[in-house]
Amino acid sequence: MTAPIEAIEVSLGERSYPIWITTGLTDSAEPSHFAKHFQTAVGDCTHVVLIHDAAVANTIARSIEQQLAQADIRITSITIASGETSKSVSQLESIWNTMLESGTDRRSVVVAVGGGVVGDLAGFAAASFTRGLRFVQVPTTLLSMVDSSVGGKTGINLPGGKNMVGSFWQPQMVWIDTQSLSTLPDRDFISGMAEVIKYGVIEDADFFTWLQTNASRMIEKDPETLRYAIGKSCESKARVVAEDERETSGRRAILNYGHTFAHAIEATAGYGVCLHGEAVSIGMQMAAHLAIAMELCDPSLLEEQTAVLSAAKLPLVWKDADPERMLPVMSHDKKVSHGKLRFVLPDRIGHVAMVGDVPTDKVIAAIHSAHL
Ligand SMILES: O=C(O)C(=O)C[C@@H](O)[C@H](O)[C@H](O)COP(=O)(O)O
Repeated sequence: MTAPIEAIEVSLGERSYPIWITTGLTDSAEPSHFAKHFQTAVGDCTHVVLIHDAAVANTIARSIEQQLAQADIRITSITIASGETSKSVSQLESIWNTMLESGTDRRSVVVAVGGGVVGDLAGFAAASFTRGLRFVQVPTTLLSMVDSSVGGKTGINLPGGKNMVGSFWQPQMVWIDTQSLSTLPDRDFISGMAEVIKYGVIEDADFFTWLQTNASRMIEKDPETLRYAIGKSCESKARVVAEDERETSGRRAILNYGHTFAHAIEATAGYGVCLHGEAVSIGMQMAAHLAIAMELCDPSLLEEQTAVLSAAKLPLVWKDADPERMLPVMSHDKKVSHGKLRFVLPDRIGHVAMVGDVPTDKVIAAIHSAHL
């Protein structure tokens, strides 16, 4: 049976690109579907810098390397240790040096194979080396498939702030093969569910209704169910990014729902202790508590969100949540405007608003809600 493949377009004028979603097509070498779509997307290419997570070195990264080599493309392969601590200045410097030593030039293409850490890091290496190389994303975790590989946010962390250095740099193509999820550890898979559920809360009420029935089933990883949920998530992200590519009008900031709290949890816990999606789940709960305290929404919203996050087995509480440590980190949030924090808060399922002038005591109470 022929493996299915579907395309979603990210419409950004001359920077538009396709997201291909399939199951099992990357391994089928005859004909090489990946190489064919790659060449259509990037045009002429004789050298690829293949930056991949160590966890996929012997699986999808190897398949891609073989297929590109068969197409007479020279490969420089760079392996990145799994985990958030790799999104660092020192790791980026090491990539730049390898690029220099391997004769990477402006016609080279960077291909990122891995989760959000590898995609963000490789994307920023592509954006910065010789002031910009073409770039292809091959996300291999649920979180990177539904979120970080789409939309062009690239970057690294500083010890005091997540994603503090980076750039907007769109890929030429995103290639999603759900086969990679079959070997993804459950904890990482579940972490990705937070970003899937986020789309239902922020802008797609019908998808939220679908998740109310299907969130718990996704862990079974039925390929058709996965492709549907990943497709809906990517459509949602592509819609928002097309409206506000560089987060200038404020529309794109809705994708940051739960993230003001989440980034502070990740930084204060120590990167990698709480996975990004786990922190987003807890951060969404804090944001919903805050929205209720600000009388923006009915408490039933929190109940519905709690039910779907719980069905996906996501954490809802963080016992170490400490306002005294989190508030200074939150002051570096990229949504801060004229020194004031702004939050993305829901007013109903499927709709959020950007809210400034939030009293600090209400923010502290929202952080404390994570102890309940
Ligand atoms: O793509 C976006 O825009 C998002 O905000 C999506 C987030 O889920 C993602 O974690 C993003 O990297 C956070 O961006 P940041 O600007 O808050 O660092």
